[in-house]
Amino acid sequence: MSSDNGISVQVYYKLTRTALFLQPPNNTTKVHEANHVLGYLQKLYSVFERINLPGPKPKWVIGNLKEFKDRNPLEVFKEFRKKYGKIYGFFEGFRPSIVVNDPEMTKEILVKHFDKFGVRPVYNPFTYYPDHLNLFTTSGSLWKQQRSIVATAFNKINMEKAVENVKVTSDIFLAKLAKLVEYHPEGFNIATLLDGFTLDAFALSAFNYEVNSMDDPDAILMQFMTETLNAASTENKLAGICRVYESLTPILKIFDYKHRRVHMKHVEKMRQMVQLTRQQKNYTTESTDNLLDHIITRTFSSRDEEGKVVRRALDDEEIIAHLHSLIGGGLGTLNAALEFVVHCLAMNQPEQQRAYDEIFAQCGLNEHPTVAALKNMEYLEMVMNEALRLYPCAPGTARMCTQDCTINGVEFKAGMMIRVMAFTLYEDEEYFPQPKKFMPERFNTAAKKERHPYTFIPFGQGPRICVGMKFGIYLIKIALVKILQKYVIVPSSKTQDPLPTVLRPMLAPRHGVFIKLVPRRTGPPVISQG
Ligand code: HEM
Repeated sequence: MSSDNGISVQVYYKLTRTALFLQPPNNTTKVHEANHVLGYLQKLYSVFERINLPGPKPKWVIGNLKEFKDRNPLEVFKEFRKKYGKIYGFFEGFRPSIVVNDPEMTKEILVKHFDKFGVRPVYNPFTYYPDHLNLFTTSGSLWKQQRSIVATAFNKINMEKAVENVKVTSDIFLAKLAKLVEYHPEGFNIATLLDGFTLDAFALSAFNYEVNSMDDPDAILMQFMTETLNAASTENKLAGICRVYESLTPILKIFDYKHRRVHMKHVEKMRQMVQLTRQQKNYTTESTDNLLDHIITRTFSSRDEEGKVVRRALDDEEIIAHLHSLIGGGLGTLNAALEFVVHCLAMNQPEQQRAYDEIFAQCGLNEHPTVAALKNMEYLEMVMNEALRLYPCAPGTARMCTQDCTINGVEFKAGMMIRVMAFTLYEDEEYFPQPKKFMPERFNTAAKKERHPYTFIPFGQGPRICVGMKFGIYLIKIALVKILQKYVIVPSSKTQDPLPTVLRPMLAPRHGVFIKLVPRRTGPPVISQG
């Protein structure tokens, strides 16, 4: 992992510690140590000049952090894109990062050269047991084994049953919605209810985990979601410092006590759930339906203490780690995506009418959708994609470079972080003309064929693409079907457009989603043109 520019992962990690006086000098004299550090810093901060990449001039130790001070990071990246082009370099403290705003290079990084870019950097520095086993952040053979178990479980899941299981949660959701409409006919913030619905529906259909956060806002999983998103938010200054100066994490973690406490409670709750499921279910006679069943019963090859290859199932702690990472993947993404779609539908009535026509054709005004019906709702998916283009809940993804290489003329050095800034492509006239306009037609088959496939990657791409994508899309569609079967979504006097957003680090509505719901009159829908 070394590089001739002296910026291997270990080197700049050590450098961070030395420069922050966290590592006492060993045998060297102080003068020698100081010269050594100065030499490193000089080399480090001139790396982009040496490899001929444009970018903002960094300051020693802080890099380009000043440019981000009190700013929305996405706005800064947009400005950088305009100034420095599609591929440029900048510094996050001591860490050199290459930013990619180019579909072809995105493909090279995420897919073709996965062997050199298979590691995802830490996105939330405040981690606790069993976060070290989180699919999101593991790498190498551990990640490969985990990914295979989870991906297989997703493929084997009885989707019909999972979708059917959402019915109970949907009925509670609709009852709550009806009350909100009755008490607030002029409009309300729907975000809290959507947070609760996505959480409850996801946990119940995937793991048979009854959360009931729509009835109990203090449910542990809801508390866990709130605290995790706050801890990972780009507005959390302590987390921000730790992301840039990793060596400070053990000290600053002390202040993350609220998140830590809820995290522990959440892990304990999952432990109880796994143990109870094992006790209650006889896997030799009963069918394996949901994700948890498949994860519990899956066997794989592994080495025992004597080094012999044996086939074994996961133990309880490994299962908890899997549930934990899957829950982590769905939290903050599912609800934010759904909330963005609801806002876009409120602001775009003709498109909403067309989505409703499609829903009515597939499952009328009352039926719970089947998997086949959800699959057939192609326009609804186009609407979802267009909402995620305008409000990308995952604005990009990131990888660490683990091996020096040159790709399409750009030199990548081991230890550099690569930030794939997909969202800048979403507002690029070259790929999406009139980018500010809501036009689901951009995602019909013909239009998609004309674009580079890596111009729109809301779920990432390559071997580390979102493992819950299909499941997530179904859940979002079900929620939209339920709302549109009963109501027309319109803006309320409090609706703000564009919707103010916040990065946690996924993009989410900052103050919720204010809308008004008008009950639909029963009867056939107005058939829209076009
Ligand atoms: C609309 C909802 C969702 C969005 C927009 C979304 C987006 C993403 C993105 C952008 C990534 C990173 C991909 C990459 O780096 O190339 C990712 C990874 C991941 N997502 Fe999702 N996600 C969603 C829902 C879910 C759900 C429901 C689950 C769990 C059931 C989930 C579990 C995961 C996991 C475990 C990873 C890490 C995969 C790996 O590194 O192997 N996501 N997701």
